[in-house]
Amino acid sequence: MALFYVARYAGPEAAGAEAEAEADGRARALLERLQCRARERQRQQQSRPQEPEEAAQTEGAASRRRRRRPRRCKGGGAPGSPQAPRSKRRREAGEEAGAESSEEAPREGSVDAEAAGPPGTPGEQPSGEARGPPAHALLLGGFGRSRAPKVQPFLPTWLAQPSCVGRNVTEDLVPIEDVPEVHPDLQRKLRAHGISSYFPVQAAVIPALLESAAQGFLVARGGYQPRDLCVSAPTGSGKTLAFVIPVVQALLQRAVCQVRALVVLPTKELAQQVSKVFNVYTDATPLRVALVTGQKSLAKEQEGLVQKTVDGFRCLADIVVATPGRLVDHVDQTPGFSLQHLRFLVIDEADRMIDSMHQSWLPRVVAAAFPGEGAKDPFALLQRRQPQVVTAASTCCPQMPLQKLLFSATLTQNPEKLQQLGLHQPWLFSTRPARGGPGDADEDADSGGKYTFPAGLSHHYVPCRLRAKPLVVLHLILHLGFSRILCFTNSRENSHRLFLLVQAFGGVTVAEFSSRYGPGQRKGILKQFEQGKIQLLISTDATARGIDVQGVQLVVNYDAPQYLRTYVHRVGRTARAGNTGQAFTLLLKVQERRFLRMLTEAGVPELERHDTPSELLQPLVPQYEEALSQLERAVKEEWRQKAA
Ligand SMILES: Nc1ncnc2c1ncn2[C@@H]1O[C@H](COP(=O)(O)OP(=O)(O)OP(=O)(O)O)[C@@H](O)[C@H]1O
Repeated sequence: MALFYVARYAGPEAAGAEAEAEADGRARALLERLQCRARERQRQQQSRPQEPEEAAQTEGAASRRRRRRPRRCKGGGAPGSPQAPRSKRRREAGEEAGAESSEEAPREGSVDAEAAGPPGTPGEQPSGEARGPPAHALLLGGFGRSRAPKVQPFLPTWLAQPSCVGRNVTEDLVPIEDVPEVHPDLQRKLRAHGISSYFPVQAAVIPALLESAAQGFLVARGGYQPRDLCVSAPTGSGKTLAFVIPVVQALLQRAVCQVRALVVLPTKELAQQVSKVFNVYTDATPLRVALVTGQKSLAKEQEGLVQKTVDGFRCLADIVVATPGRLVDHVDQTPGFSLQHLRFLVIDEADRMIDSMHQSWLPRVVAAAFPGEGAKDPFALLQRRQPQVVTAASTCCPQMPLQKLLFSATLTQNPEKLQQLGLHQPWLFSTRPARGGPGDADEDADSGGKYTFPAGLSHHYVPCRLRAKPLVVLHLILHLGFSRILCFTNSRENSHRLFLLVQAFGGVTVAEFSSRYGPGQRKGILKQFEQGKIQLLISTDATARGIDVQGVQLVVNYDAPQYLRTYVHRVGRTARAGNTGQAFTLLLKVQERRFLRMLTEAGVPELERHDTPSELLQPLVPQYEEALSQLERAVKEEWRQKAA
């Protein structure tokens, strides 16, 4: 029963419309099942006269139940209480289930009436009779059809009031020379790669990180551990360089090669991309970068990480870029692979990495970084301890901290999720403005939405029927005439079929990207797309996050994304680094309302409707029908080969 509404912050992700609809549907199904069962039982009892013995047994069981059950309400009459007549209890069972959905109107005799009922003796009133509230009773109401109030997140101050970062990468630029903390060699490298100014997120994060690493590999003066950093900035806003530059600079002063920076990313392709950036900025320095993703055999990767010597092992990598699964393999199986000198743990695409926490890769990494803490000699010269309260004793020995750095375009605001990372005095940099403080009344109104999008990105949607989707995509591609287009579907099967169809239609150089292909093939496909040899890449969400291909002008969502975060990352493959780009989403009639609401909540500034009248599609139809029959033949042939 919904006498009390327990407000619990389930996180911004859970507040989505899909969660609402799902919960509603589940509650309805449950209610129907309960009502059906109750009717069935009633029918059985009516048709079967009770034997006196059986009746006594039932009564005995009922009285036992009564004795066991704690008395909930003085005077009885509470819904579901043993004192209430049996038929009434059955009715209430259904009502309670209905009330779970909290947005349903109370039915007759439901919680409103029960709550208003007089605290009289049980069974005083016939079950079907309506009871009016006595004049002295306090009537608890407001459980009508009104929606449950939106639970406002109660955020810790560091989440509610972040350090603000400019969101426009074309306007809030900071010239390289205005950040003198960056090493001159690195400044030269930046210029050599065409970078003359820092993007806002870089201008904010680089100095902060360099300052926290100013004491070398030991903790800052006074024994204070550096704060962990969380960075939330739009796609394509240069988050990679925001950690690459300070990490490389901090490690430049190292004397002995040890794994001091570990970057963890969700996919092989992303890890490869980030290791490339590290290679650029560590080039001509003694620092070594190792890529650990499972693309090579374990033994081959081990050769790049450690070398056996006469007196043990020698580390061969200062910076390790890894996917979580393979990283754990090396922690477990590579002799001599040590994280005891780890200074920086970078978690890129942090919200996605939090989702993969069930693999418990983080506790394994932390355990490897702080081995045998309890058994350590308290007077050892250099200590490694997890952050703790600063005392005179804890500051007497130099400490080597482990600083966590989180980056994402859709960093979660859910403190429960972030808690899993064990952050130490976290410091958030965000393009979302600070809120009025914990419990701010109008969360989305002042910030414009959940996420920020690149300024140069324009959003469109195309209403269409299911059958017409491929034709509409072909029309868009041919009509808009862009030379680099990324098209997303929701499954690899859809990607494959659309690829075969577009290929059969002709006129476009097309490729597909999904788990149908091995890592080597996928790498080749991305390279061709980057080189402009492929005009249209049809992909699953494997390329939705982080992938940085220059010059993508158009993103098409052939299948509408189910989640807001997916949309943010997919469309973020265009309009990167201050460029412009367009995103088109094909929507079926049934998807329109929910999708538009989702984007409004997301803070999409303007969403343009783009109609494709049949006169525009008509000229493509003969060629399209020919392509369809070719697709049919190709699919049959594939089935035949699979069956053979
Ligand atoms: N200061 C800069 N000036 C010009 N270009 C830059 C600058 N910083 C980064 N870039 C370029 O911007 C592009 C996007 O950068 P990056 O991949 O780091 O974005 P991101 O914020 O990590 O995006 P995502 O959230 O999608 O992963 C890259 O091609 C990068 O080379």
